[in-house]
Amino acid sequence: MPPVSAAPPAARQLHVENVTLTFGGLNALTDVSLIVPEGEIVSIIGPNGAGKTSLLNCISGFYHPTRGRITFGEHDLSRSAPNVVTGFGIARAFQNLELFRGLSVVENLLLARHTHLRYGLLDSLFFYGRASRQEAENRAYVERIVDFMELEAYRAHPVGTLSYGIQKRVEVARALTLAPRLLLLDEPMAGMNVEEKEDMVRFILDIQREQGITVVLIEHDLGVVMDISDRVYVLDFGQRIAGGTPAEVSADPRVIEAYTGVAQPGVAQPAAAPQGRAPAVGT
Ligand SMILES: Nc1ncnc2c1ncn2[C@@H]1O[C@H](COP(=O)(O)OP(=O)(O)OP(=O)(O)O)[C@@H](O)[C@H]1O
Repeated sequence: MPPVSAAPPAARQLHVENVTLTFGGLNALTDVSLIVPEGEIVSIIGPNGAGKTSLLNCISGFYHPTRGRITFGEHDLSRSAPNVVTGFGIARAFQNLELFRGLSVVENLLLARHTHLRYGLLDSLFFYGRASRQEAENRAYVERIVDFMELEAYRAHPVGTLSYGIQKRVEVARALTLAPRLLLLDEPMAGMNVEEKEDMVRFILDIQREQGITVVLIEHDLGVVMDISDRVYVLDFGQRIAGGTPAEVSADPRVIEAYTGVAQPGVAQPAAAPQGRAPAVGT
C-alpha cells in the first residue's frame, strides 16, 4: 500500500534544546536536549515522574518551556498552540484516549480529519462543489487509515463498546488522520495483553517503515523499547541521564541505577535527592 501521507518535501528534524519546565518551585524538566532525526523511532524512557509526559506536552504545545527551545525543521514549537503544532505535521496519540465513545470508529476518524478541511463556512455555502470534493477526499483518506490499521471489522461500532486494546488502536488511527510527519505516542501499549502489544508493535513499525513517519514513543515496556527503537533517551528527575542506541543505553550504569535504585560503580551520587519524583519505579 502506498504511504497515506504525502512524501515529505524536505527533512524535518525535531530538536529539543536545553528545555526547562517549571511548575511553581518544581522543575519537571531541567536543561533537556535531544534530537529526533526524521524517519527514526525514538523512545523516551525513565522511572515514574521522570518528566516524559511533560516533555511530550512541551513538544505538542500543551506546555510551553520555561527556558529553552523546541524546533521541528524551520518551525519553532516553543510558543506554539497545540493546533498550530498539528499544522506543522505533528500528531499525538494520547495515553488517556481522546475518542468520542458514543461515535463509531469511522465517525471518530472523520471528525479528527475535519480539522484538515481546507474550506470554511463560506466555501460550504457558496462553493458546494469544492467542499463536497474535499469531503469525498477526507472519506477516502479515512478509509485508507481504517484499512492500514486493520479496523475494518470495527468500523461501525461505537468506540465505547470496543476492547481497550482496539480503542488504543483507534486512538493511533485518529492521530494518523491528521497526516503527520511526526507521531507522538504516549504509552500506546499500556494495559494491553501480549497479543495486543504484538499487534501495536507491528503497527508502529509499519507506520515508520511503510508510511515514513517519524515516531517518538513513551513506553514502560523496556523489552519493546529496546526491540524497536533506533535511539533511546532516558530521563530521571527531569534530567536527561543517557541517550544512544538501545545497546548503549541498556549498558549505561546511570540507567541501571535509575531503574534499580542500586548505586553503580563510577556513577557520581548527588549530595541530596532531587525533589519531585514519585517513589515508584517503572517496569
Ligand atoms: N501540570 C502540572 N502541575 C504540577 N506538576 C506537574 C504537572 N505536570 C507534571 N508535573 C510534575 O512534573 C513531574 C514529571 O511528571 P511527568 O508526568 O512528566 O512524568 P512521567 O515521566 O511522564 O511519569 P509517568 O511515567 O508516571 O507518567 C512530576 O513530579 C509531576 O508531578
